[in-house]
Amino acid sequence: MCNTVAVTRARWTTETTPLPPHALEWLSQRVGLGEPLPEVPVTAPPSALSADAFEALEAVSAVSVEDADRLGRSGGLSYLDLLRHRGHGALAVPDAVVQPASPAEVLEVLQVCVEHDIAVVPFGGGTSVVGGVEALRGPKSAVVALDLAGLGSLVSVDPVSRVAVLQAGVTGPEAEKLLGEHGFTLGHVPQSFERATIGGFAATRSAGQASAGYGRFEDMVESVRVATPVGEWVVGGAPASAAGPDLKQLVLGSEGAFGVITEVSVRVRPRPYGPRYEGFVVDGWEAGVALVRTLAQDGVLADITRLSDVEETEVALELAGPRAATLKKYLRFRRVAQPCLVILGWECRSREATMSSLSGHKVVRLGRAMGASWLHGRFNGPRQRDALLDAGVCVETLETATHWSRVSEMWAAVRDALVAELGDAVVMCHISHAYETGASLYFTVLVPRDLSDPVGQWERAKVAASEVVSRLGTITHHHAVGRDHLPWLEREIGSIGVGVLRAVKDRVDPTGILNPGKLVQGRLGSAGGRLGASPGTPGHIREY
Ligand SMILES: Cc1cc2nc3c(=O)[nH]c(=O)nc-3n(C[C@H](O)[C@H](O)[C@H](O)COP(=O)(O)OP(=O)(O)OC[C@H]3O[C@@H](n4cnc5c(N)ncnc54)[C@H](O)[C@@H]3O)c2cc1C
Repeated sequence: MCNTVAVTRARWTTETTPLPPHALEWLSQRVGLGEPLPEVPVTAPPSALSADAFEALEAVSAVSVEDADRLGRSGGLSYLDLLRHRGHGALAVPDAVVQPASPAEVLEVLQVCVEHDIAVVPFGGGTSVVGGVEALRGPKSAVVALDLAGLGSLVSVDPVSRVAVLQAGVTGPEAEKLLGEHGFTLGHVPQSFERATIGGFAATRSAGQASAGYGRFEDMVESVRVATPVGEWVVGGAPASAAGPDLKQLVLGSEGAFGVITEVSVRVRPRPYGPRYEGFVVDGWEAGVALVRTLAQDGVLADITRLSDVEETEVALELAGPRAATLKKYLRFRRVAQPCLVILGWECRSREATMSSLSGHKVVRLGRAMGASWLHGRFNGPRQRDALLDAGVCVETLETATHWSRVSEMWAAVRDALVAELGDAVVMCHISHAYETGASLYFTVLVPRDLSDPVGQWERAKVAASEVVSRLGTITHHHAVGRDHLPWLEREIGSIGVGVLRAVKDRVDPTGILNPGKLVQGRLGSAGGRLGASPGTPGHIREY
């Protein structure tokens, strides 16, 4: 049997940070707080896994049909997921949780699932915010969550080449601890770092906060070991290769639809000596965009480069507590009419090069205290979501990327779409990652929850924003496609692109057991179909 793990989907759980009273007061004045949501108890429906299938799975791996285990792997951590775990919206509960302990066991589990016609949802940290781990059964007889937590080792380190092999279930903090013992770092710190896993990073082409210095996750990967229903596939293995198209990139971003990543070989770097983080302010969004573009195009971005718009800066200053008034006074004294906060952090790149390029721009330096404050609170967003939900606030994020020439158009269009749908909402935005040709925009929305229809309130806003985003840039810069972005995928990659994904899927997963309804629908049986086992509460069944 699996052990029940401390995964309660309705809460971030590792560490929940309460909202400071002044933040709550500001929020209630700015948009108002919603009514507390009535608690609706969530129960797991009976498992649809047959006794034969259970026995066959138990013969090769740890397996559990306990309610707590199944509820703990029911969906990811989007706002809608959190609502579902509070009893609002249809919860997809897997029929069983399978927890293999080795790559060989993963292969055996897949064989059993093919034989018994069971859908398999690979489950890493379960931090997906796009429905990537939703337990959709499709036309299969049952659906299992394949929890990779048992693959938690550092397999090898090659200090000469600076390459390490990590198993898929290793979390962000565990990877840093294991590599740190050898004097190395991966340098991959997304905001979901505390819970997300190596396999999840690879499966979603994740981007960490210091991506300008260390690269996106796919830039770090040397090779990937993947279990598929038709056998094991090892892709990559040299620092560079011209042996045809880079098939490694087919696995990276495959979201569990082409196979289960069991091991990832990654480039590592020596741990940074004396990292430094600083805060700056520019006057107005356009000035900030021009500044970040210059740094990117001059090749002197800091490892961490973030530009907040006026609204996000206002919130950051409000949350600074007693220091806020002094800071605002200082910015008025420096004649900054529309403060936009810039956070720069250096871990492996040259600070001097960035600072020299900055000298051509009008910036107000806030110094290392502001940088330290950002570093200290870098994971507060996820930790405070629970407190915001408790306070009756709808809180969600969305992200995209576009070329520099369209950044401001995108910024305005997404804001307008969200405000048109949600009314008087706080819509904050920052540039989270920058490239020579463009940047990613990351939006955070806060609005009082609509008590009569909390799910529909966000679903409609997300559709409105996705329509805009898919017209002006990519549907996702780092959150992946999952189920939520699937309706807009063809618009981005074209019908030939969708056909290519389908052909790969049919080759590696001919019976369509892998992650139905996510990223791609194969020839056979991988349409999203019904939810996992029928939800216990009447009216909670969604058909797709
Ligand atoms: C608060 C918050 C902040 C976030 N911030 C960031 C951010 O800064 N940058 C960023 O990139 N993302 C971010 N995300 C999104 C999410 O954390 C990433 O997509 C992350 O890479 C998912 O890792 P995971 O281990 O949790 O994967 P899961 O959520 O478990 O799975 C994600 C997808 O990958 C598949 N999958 C997982 N493991 C495997 C495997 N071993 N083999 C095959 N398929 C697998 C799943 O089936 C699913 O489709 C954030 C999410 C939250 C909730």
